[in-house]
Amino acid sequence: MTCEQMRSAEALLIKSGVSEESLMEHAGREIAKVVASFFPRPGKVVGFIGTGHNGGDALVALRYLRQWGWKVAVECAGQEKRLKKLSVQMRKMLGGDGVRTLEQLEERASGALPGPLVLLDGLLGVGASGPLRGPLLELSKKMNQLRLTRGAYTVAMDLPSGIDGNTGSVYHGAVIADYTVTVGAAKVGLLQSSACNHVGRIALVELPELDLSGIASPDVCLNSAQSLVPNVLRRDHEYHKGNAGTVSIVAGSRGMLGAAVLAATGALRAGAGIVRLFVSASIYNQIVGMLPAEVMVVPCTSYEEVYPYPTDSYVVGPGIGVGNQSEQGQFCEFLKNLTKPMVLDADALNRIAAAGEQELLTANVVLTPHPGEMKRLLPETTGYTREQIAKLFCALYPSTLLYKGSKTIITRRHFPICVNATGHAGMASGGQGDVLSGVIGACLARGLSQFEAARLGSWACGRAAELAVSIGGCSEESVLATDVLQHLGRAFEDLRTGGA
Ligand SMILES: NC(=O)C1=CN([C@@H]2O[C@H](COP(=O)(O)OP(=O)(O)OC[C@H]3O[C@@H](n4cnc5c(N)ncnc54)[C@H](O)[C@@H]3O)[C@@H](O)[C@H]2O)[C@@H](O)CC1
Ligand SMILES: [K+]
Repeated sequence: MTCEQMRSAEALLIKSGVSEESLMEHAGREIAKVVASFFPRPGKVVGFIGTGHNGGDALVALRYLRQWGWKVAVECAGQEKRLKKLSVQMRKMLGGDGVRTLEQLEERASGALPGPLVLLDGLLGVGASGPLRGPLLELSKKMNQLRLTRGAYTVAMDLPSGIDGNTGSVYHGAVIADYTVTVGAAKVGLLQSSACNHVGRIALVELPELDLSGIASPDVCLNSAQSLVPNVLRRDHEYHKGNAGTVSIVAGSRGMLGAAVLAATGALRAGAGIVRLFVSASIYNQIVGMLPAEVMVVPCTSYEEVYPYPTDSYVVGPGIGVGNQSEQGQFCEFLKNLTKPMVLDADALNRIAAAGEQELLTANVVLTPHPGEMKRLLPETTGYTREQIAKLFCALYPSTLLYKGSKTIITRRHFPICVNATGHAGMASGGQGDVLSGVIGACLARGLSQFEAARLGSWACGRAAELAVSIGGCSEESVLATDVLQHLGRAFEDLRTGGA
């Protein structure tokens, strides 16, 4: 959605009798809840306030956060009386008592204040035009500086100030947000790869009664928690492991046993009824002791031995190695005979690319390449954006594409480009893709379509990585694929209970 579309939709809502004040109160309160969910331990929060209603959202959020135990401070771009009327009202409701600048807050505190330092970017929202000017530019620079030098986390209201909400262009001095809490619907500029380094994790706050039906469906959308809820409904009481489905995993080789272990555990942790792992007989003795007891392991000397086992989905590729020409040929023959939904990852993609067998990328397949693997499958894309590469891929092949990156894209032919909301830079480590493959395999096994399984897997793994940091004692540096596995349960629960 564009900024203009959002302004028109909001104007219609207000015309229908909903007050602007109640909208702002709702937006600010829900934003505060998102902040509290990302930072469960209250700390210090500073609102950076521009003259428009974007600042109003931040002022409301500050009021709620203070109620929940946060110490709050305000930095206004100019005199407070120059704020829009509704924002002046919200400033008054926040009150003067106990609200200072960050410096005053820290001067008065005896000893260091506990908890995180969070900055709310309420400088500019959908009313922004052009590059940041005057005091807003100075405040934006101050926020970015605090982020760098004080370990502060920045949460953008609606969009990061200095980012064009329609194009994703980044103006000089734009706010670098760790989280962007967007109101009503994700503005299209937030979903462009150009804005990626400024937008961070995107969370959506819906506005009840906002009617977006008249707006043409976008060709890019957010893989949001709200859109995934139908995929994580509670199980029937009579559920049995046949409903949960069987996942068959072909993974691992000498020196890459861990990939198979992570994929199999990912499938288990995402709810598979049965997980069967097929490995080369030569590594069977080594891998058996590394696997959870719930995984059934089948030692094989040829791919044909996989066929007789009944299954609902396949995960093929983690840690199998690229192999020589003859192995690649046998491997591609094997794939040709698989009829169930499947995830192809890692060396499965490299083998297909090496053998030039891209026609194996059928509608049955979810493929999960990172940019390097994608380049091997689709070499002629130098200078293309990620969105262009994804579109070109879908024009050529009918598979569901999960294109890994700091903003993972999920798409397929005739579907929008769906940009995943969750995750962080700590996921740039070995093993994360293996877990993801297993999780998607489990989602396929219980009957989700390829597109929905890829969306759910991507969201859940990203959220689990966030939880590993926010409640699991990890940092971006220390988070491992194993930590993601440990937090998958809470990630699914978050979806079901309306988490960010
Ligand atoms: N309108 C509504 O019903 C709702 C609005 N909400 C919030 O209000 C925001 C929109 O509020 P506004 O329309 O007041 O717009 P902004 O808060 O984006 O502020 C726009 C004002 O900032 C100044 N400005 C624009 N570009 C600038 C630049 N490059 N450098 C310096 N100053 C600049 C101009 O004076 C302009 O009037 C949304 O993004 C959202 O955060 C939410 O509270 C939900 C409800
Ligand atoms: K903002």
